[in-house]
Amino acid sequence: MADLLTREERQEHLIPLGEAGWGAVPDRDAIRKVYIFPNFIEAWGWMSRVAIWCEKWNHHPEWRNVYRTVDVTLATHDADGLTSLDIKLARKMDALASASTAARYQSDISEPIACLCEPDPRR
Ligand SMILES: C[C@H](O)[C@H](O)[C@H]1CNC2=NC(N)=NC(=O)C2=N1
Repeated sequence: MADLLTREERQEHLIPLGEAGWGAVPDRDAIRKVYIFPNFIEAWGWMSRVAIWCEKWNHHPEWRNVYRTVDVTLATHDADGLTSLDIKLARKMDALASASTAARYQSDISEPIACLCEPDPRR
């Protein structure tokens, strides 16, 4: 099972994802991004391409599709938090979105990702 990201790994990997539109999920050790595609078929096509990688890596998102938006949350359920698998999948999602469509993202949906980079007092 993958280990939770260390503080150093969070500083190194989460900050760049924050600059790409990922944010923190309130009260969870998880990241979130809301993609906006030109239309439903582009959104669905992107989800299909992502799904192939999810199966290959045995790591799956929590996502909701409404028309041309896909609201994505990533965390590793077995570890109850963020691991390297979530970083890898987030990067793949962004690569597939930028490569295939004029995807945009909503920027006002989450807390700043930096709040996931400090040790969690609850742990
Ligand atoms: C048995 C367990 O469900 C599998 O190993 C995989 C499936 N996909 C998964 N996806 C995510 N996000 N977290 C997991 O812990 C996870 N586990």
